[in-house]
Amino acid sequence: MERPGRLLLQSELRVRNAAYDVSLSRSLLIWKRRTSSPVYHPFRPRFCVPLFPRRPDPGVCHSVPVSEIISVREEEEENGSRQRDDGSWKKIREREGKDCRQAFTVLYVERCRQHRWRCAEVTFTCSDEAVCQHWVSSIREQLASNTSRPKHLLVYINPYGGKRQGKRIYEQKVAPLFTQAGISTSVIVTEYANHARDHLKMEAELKKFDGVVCVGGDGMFSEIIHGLIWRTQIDCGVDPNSTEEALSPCSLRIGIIPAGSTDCICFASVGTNDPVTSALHIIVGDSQPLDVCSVHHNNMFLRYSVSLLGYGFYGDVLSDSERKRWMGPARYDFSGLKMFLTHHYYEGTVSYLPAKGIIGTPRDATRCRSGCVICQHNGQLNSERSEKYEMDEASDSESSGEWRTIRGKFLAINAASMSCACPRSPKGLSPAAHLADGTTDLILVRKCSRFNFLRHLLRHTSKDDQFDLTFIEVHRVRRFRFMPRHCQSDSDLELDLHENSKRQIFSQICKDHPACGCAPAYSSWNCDGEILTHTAIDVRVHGQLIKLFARGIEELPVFEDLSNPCAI
Ligand SMILES: CCCCCCCCCCCCC/C=C/[C@@H](O)[C@H](COP(=O)(O)O)NC(=O)CCCCC
Ligand SMILES: Nc1ncnc2c1ncn2[C@@H]1O[C@H](COP(=O)(O)OP(=O)(O)O)[C@@H](O)[C@H]1O
Ligand SMILES: [Ca+2]
Repeated sequence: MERPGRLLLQSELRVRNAAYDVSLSRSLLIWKRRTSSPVYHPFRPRFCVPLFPRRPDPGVCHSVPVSEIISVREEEEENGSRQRDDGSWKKIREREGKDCRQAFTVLYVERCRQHRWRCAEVTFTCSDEAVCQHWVSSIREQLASNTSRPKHLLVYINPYGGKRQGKRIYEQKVAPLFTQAGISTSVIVTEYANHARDHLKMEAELKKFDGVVCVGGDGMFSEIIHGLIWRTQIDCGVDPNSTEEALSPCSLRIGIIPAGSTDCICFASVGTNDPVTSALHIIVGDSQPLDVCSVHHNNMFLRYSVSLLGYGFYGDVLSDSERKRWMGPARYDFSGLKMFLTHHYYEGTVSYLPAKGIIGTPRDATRCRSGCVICQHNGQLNSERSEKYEMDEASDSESSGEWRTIRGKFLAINAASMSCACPRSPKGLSPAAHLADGTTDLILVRKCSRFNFLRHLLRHTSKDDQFDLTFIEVHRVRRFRFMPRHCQSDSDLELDLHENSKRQIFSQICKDHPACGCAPAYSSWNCDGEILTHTAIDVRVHGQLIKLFARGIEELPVFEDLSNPCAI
């Protein structure tokens, strides 16, 4: 908790007819109820008024960081009933000689359960109009001096994401908050898939905006990053398709108003998929860097990914679920169960470049949280590394011996660049993964029995470690490649010719008869909810390439007496 700095303003004001000492500094707004008869304690100095000062009474003393004030508005209060400030009302009351007080209302962020934020308000009244106006203008000045808050936003709404509530969620829950906070918006309701991506790439006048907001799910967010990253590279003279060039980071921040089916990016970066919470993070101007993976096939750019790149189980779930979009978010549960029962495995070779010199491993107990020191440390390391990028790329070559290779049969190959926490799995696919450390966690689930795979899946929803199983391995990597067995070199294939020809025949038959247990040759990649057209891929992590209007998941508050200005 911040300590109050030099006071800008201090007055005695009233809140619901009780007298409060109210003070404003650059960092805090504090209102503290005046106590008429302080409790005397012979062994405590006088400033320790409460006998049990462990927790200040919330009814007596409040403090709000100025950075979390949403807005302030003038009101008038007459005989207890409040009115919005409006000149005509004021004149009438003056003529009639009624008891007329000036009032102003401060709207601010209040934390609720499970990382949710709400917009709370408090109305202060005073009899002196000049004092009241001084308060309003001082608070407005403080808000205006905060340059990280967005003033103009470009908003894209996917009306068909999730339960098709995107438009309603934006209009009813988000737009009124933006208006209160004085944010102007240009809103585009998308008319077709990739509308937002193409508009960002080719048309949007990005200079006019302080950020881009998407209302939808992970697929909609994916459209936004594809448009924005591509546009940034073109503006900076970088070839967006290059496998080797260092990409330029995007300066515009992206806000996500969750209205999709999984909402994993929002959940993993804010801690909840609540539209009001996300809107408030946008208003206060939060900033959270995010890693982005580029995916190439034979030196041809395919897509970017920020959350899950999954082959096998998650690829199959996605392919199957796309045909069931009419079911809404429940399609994933249906296809998830179906693919679990189908139990297909896939053969191939995974090679990866372990992340060197970083802090942290995928089996850590520490979690990526707001102000994460691991992301800061590893982010710094990555930016130093990209400065001497050319040299580094040379040492990344297979001949340097840094690459490791694993051949095998896999039920799933997942790369989680963030925890991938979502309502289905609150701790995520890789609970210790970091939002902005420049790495991705490569999780290999080898062929095992259905029972063992179920044990692994169930651990996504329990406290048990989902990697503590003999058929799972997990590596924190900067780059990896996958080659399905049937794309391997001729000499590799010759070795398996006999087995291969047998499987080709069976895979034809078994496409329609999955219950026979014979696996098809290929799965597909689930890339943040989009199906990739190629299976052999080369994936590279670009540390902190984009920024979100978020601050990472906040730790649950630990009450500290001395750090709370109200307790002093
Ligand atoms: C027997 C109980 C098993 C429960 C295990 C559940 C584990 C779920 C982990 C889900 C990780 C999701 C990572 C994010 C993926 C999204 O990018 C993608 C697209 O989202 P959207 O655009 O919002 O539709 N979602 C999925 O691929 C859904 C996977 C669900 C698998 C059951
Ligand atoms: N107007 C539209 N009509 C059809 N598809 C759209 C439209 N706008 C966006 N999309 C596409 O819808 C897909 C799913 O969107 P998303 O918002 O992620 O919802 P969900 O989480 O339910 O998958 C994305 O691939 C996106 O490209
Ligand atoms: Ca990461």
